[in-house]
Amino acid sequence: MTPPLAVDIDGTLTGPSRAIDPRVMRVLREWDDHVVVATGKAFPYPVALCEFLGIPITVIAENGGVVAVAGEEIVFTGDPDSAWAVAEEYEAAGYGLGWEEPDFVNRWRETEIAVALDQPLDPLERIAADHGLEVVDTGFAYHVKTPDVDKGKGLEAVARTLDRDPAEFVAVGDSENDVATFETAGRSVAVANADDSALAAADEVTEASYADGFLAAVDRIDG
Ligand SMILES: O=C(O)COP(=O)(O)O
Ligand SMILES: [Mg+2]
Repeated sequence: MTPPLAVDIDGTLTGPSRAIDPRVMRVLREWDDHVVVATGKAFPYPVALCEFLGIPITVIAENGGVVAVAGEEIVFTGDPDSAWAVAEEYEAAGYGLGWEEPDFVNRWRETEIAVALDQPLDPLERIAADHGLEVVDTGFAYHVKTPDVDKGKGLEAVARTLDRDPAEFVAVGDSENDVATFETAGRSVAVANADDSALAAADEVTEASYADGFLAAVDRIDG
């Protein structure tokens, strides 16, 4: 029987450049149970992915800050005011968020902010801590977020809404921000390019990387 799936985007459905591998589209479209897109990306991105796939909108965005299941109230957690205060203080200290203008990485964020990996981490962590926030490194960006918000709590909220047990889900991901999903889902698979924390938290690791790893994971899960 096919289990419900919780899947990360960057590094899992994509290659290193963040372009989605077209082969994953069909897999997600044809999945026989719920597909939860669980990402650190800003809210509109996973919504658009579901929309263009033609699957129900079931998303955990912004590392758990936003949870949306079509037809239900959208849940916003996290502390956007503090996140933006961190951004302002970081910029006032002479640093930048590191994205080209217009900044489509943060423009539609509701609950946290993301900083480019080529920006200095130490002052960002220091300023975030002063505001009671933490920095998570996804391998694609530093995310300044509320510590008790994560994709795992997002998965609990989605499962509750769908009247399913989180333990029924299989999670596939690649980085630190997927560890909470891995701990919440009943089964977890990291793709080979995953960072050390995701590799350590996963029940299984694929030999292949990026979308090849996701396709291999799906073969194991659904095969
Ligand atoms: O864009 C990021 O920083 C991370 O996104 P992901 O959670 O889908 O990998
Ligand atoms: Mg990822």
